[in-house]
Amino acid sequence: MIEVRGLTRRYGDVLAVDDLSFTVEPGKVTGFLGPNGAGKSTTMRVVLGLDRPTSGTALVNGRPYAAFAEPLREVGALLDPGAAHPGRTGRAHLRVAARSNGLPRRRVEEVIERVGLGRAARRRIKGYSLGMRQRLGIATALIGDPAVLMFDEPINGLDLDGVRWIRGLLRQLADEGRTVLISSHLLGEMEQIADRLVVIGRGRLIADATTEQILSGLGHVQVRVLSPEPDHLLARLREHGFDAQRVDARELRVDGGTAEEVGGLAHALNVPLHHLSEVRQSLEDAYLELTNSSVEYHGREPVLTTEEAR
Ligand SMILES: Nc1ncnc2c1ncn2[C@@H]1O[C@H](COP(=O)(O)OP(=O)(O)OP(=O)(O)O)[C@@H](O)[C@H]1O
Repeated sequence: MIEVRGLTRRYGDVLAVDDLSFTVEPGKVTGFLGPNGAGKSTTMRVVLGLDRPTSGTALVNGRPYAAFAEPLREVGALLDPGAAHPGRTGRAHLRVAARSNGLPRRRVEEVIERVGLGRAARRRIKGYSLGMRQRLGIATALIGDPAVLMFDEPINGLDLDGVRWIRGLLRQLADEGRTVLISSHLLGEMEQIADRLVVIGRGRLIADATTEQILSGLGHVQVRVLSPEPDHLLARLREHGFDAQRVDARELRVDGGTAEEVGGLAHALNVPLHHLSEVRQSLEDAYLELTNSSVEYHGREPVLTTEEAR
């Protein structure tokens, strides 16, 4: 389990993380979602003891990271896949990690097998593709068989096969009862992988709930209407309290109503319609709107909280 409580990290004038609290539970894949610069990496670095909080705490299995004598047995992390020594082979890199954490050598072969590094383990890391580097980084994270895993943008730059592979692996790791936290700035990626989402913007919590709850709460329905008399219809819709906008010569978009209501009004007014449908705002657009306007949430309760989600 990972528990972040009232975490704040300031760099000079930049408030990278602002009074952030959330819990990552075992047995699930939790997506840590937010646009670039939202504070995800900073939060992960603090959890891993690589950065110090200005205030607040971050605990792994109830203890600060610094309290672990052999941390790779407690928490495995992929932060920067480029961090491995380029002149070493993948296997040598894993042997160093195993030795420095008092782990048996057989773990090296087990994780090479698990991440499908195969024959590439014999090659020098400088010749690795990004996908291979990601696999090696994940193998390093898994070497101590830790109960907690944190991967920063693990999907970045992977091809479709790589994405499918990561998705399957994360699911297995969660099914084994591990705590799995993965960060991303793309909702579309997380939608298919994460059971829960912790969404942040400008260092603050925006939402913390199941992926399903967040997706169903995002993106509102609009009514699309085409009519040869758009101005007349627009004026009447507004008179009846609908939030209607003209989109082009014949098209209107209406918020705050159903197709049935808009169609009924047009019929009562005798305004001809050439098209009538309900369209949902794209989730990615809704997510961007939510996170970009997150400054508006300062000082307020997050949209969804863990309590509501339960
Ligand atoms: N060492 C540092 N010194 C100064 N500012 C920093 C430092 N690290 C992060 N920041 C700033 O803190 C804010 C949060 O950055 P962070 O990297 O945590 O965001 P992120 O959500 O991980 O973004 P990305 O998806 O781009 O990695 C940004 O404004 C960033 O410029």
